[in-house]
Amino acid sequence: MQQQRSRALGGRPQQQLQRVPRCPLRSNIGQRIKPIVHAEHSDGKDSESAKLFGLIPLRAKGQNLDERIESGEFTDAGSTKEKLTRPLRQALAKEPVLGRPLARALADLGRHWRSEAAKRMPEARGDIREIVGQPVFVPLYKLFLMYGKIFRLSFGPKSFVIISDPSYAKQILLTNADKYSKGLLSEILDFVMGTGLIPADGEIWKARRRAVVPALHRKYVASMVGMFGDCTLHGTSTLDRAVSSGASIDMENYFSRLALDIIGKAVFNYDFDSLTHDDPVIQAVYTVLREAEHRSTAPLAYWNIPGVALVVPRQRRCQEALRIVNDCLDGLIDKCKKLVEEEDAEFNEEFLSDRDPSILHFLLASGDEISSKQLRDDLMTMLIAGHETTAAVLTWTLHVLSQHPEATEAIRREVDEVLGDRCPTVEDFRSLRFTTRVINEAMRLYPQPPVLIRRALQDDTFDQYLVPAGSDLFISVWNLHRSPKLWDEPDKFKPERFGPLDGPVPNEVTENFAYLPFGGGRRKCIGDQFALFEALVALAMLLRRYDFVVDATKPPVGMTTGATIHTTGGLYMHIKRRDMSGTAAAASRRQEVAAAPAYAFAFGAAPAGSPSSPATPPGAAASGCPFAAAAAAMMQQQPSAAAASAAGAAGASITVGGSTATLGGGVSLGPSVP
Ligand code: HEM
Repeated sequence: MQQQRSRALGGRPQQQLQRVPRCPLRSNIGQRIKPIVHAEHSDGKDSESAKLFGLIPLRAKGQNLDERIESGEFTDAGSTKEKLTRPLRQALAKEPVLGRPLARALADLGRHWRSEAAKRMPEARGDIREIVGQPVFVPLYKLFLMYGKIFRLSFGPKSFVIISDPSYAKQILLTNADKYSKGLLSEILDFVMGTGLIPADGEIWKARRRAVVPALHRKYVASMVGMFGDCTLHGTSTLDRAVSSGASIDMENYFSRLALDIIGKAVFNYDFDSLTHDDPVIQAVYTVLREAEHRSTAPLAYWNIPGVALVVPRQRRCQEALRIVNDCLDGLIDKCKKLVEEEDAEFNEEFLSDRDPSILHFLLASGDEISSKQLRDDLMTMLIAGHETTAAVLTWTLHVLSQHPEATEAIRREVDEVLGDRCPTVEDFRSLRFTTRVINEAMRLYPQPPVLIRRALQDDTFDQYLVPAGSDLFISVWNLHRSPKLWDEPDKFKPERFGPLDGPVPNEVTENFAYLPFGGGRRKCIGDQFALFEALVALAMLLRRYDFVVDATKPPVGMTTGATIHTTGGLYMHIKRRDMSGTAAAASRRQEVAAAPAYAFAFGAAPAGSPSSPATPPGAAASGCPFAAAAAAMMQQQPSAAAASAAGAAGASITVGGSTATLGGGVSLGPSVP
């Protein structure tokens, strides 16, 4: 696996850990978390995680953490009794007649105590207020370095089991998956997702998964790729305005809106068009999303107290937002039902309606017998699951790339060669291998969500540790993805770590559950392909057209979390049109753009110059992709003679930005997402 690979490449720096006596969660309220563990590479340089988490560099003592955990040192149990009785045992052993047998009995008892202690899970105790207000995965990482791959985190009577080991994660997600439910997550998300796929368990989950998964079949995903390109182009009007004004824009906000526009069309054929305007439905969606995040991080479920929904303004706003979103969904369900009744199309496994290729239409046309409430829960689940996650992936990928210009250039070379100015199709996925690896690596560094939540329905054991039924478990994907035991230089951006580009796209299977970008086992994300294509299309098309330059006047980008990892204050970037005068694409484009096939805005291809198909959602931009030029004979670093002479002949100076100006009305991004 990756670890072995890295060893072959010269071995990972050994990370050694030293404990300082006091658990940070025991420190006084209001104090900043104190450094609890030292993490230092053997080459003497502090790891990036040490810097990231503010750990203080101390000299490592070289103890083996696993041995220390096994000794019961952290659990303060069992072995203490053995230690206390040791002097007595030694004294008894000196007396041959009665003393020795007694000493032997005491030694047996001591062994028993020690083995019982070894079975007791390491436990961190603290005050829950200590971790409120910071992304929860940050203290969990510190505790992981101190307590190891499994430990219990207790706050008064409440406790959670924190899992940071691939084989344990596999056990929970795959081998013993039927012993676990979504637990806390279902409770938190009930108000918005009801019994939608993410929070549902048991028979409801089985039935809904069986009904929804077929809707995301290959033909559907392939048809969506065209829409991803259209939406990305539609959004370039906003970026062009930022180019002209010179003002920086918050790319986190931008990606959030792009992903909302895409998921609205994909799931229920609704055009939010949030990239170019704001309306009450968009605001309502964000109010609901923020509430879900608020509830997932709040220490007290105060909203369950009767009457709170009427009294607390935040909760009143949430109720109102839910009403708006539900009304909108009910309207879309009714409209789609009518369409299905009118249609005379034969439904088969790969059913894809020309007029409405959305998941909602598939579910209704497939004759899936469900209540409107369940349908709404499913739609809402996919809206939320497919929106915030993809937006966060794009945000953090761009953030990482802003620190790695060489990777940005490598992506551009690949995109220039594979796509030129063309919008990507599903077939291009196989060729955009480096770009895909960059996204894979960004998802390792910034997993969305960083923690998976489960509740044990039955007792389960992890090596010697018993996790009793009823326990709440957090699988820390962040810890898995940044574990120094599993990854070479875990905090470094190294897209090459996943092996040769012609190898498989890394996932939980290829990395044996050390890498869980989309979860694993039977509850694995159903939108993984969809989401990867979406991120790939947006990244490829935007990086080809624009330079993104960090706005140095803004504070450094920090992390905060709800369901996904957000930035603390946005990802502000100055946008410039990329200078493509030296690329072969610029040369070929002039010759080929006129003859290029255009993309219908909504779904699938349309003949060049034709209006959008009837399926075009309201408000969608008319006509097709203005960049749809055939892939040119392009070169990577070394231009071919033919391409070079073509570039010279054509003047090689067409910039993509000039063309994008024809798209959309150039409306501003609107107010920040609340
Ligand atoms: C980059 C984007 C995405 C990421 C990182 C992501 C990640 C995940 C993860 C980690 C899970 C597993 C959760 C768990 O085990 O508790 C999951 C589940 C799920 N995802 Fe995604 N997802 C993404 C995009 C999407 C999209 C686009 C859709 C819908 C079109 C979607 C729909 C779902 C659903 C319905 C589930 C629940 C599956 C079940 O429990 O049976 N996701 N996702």
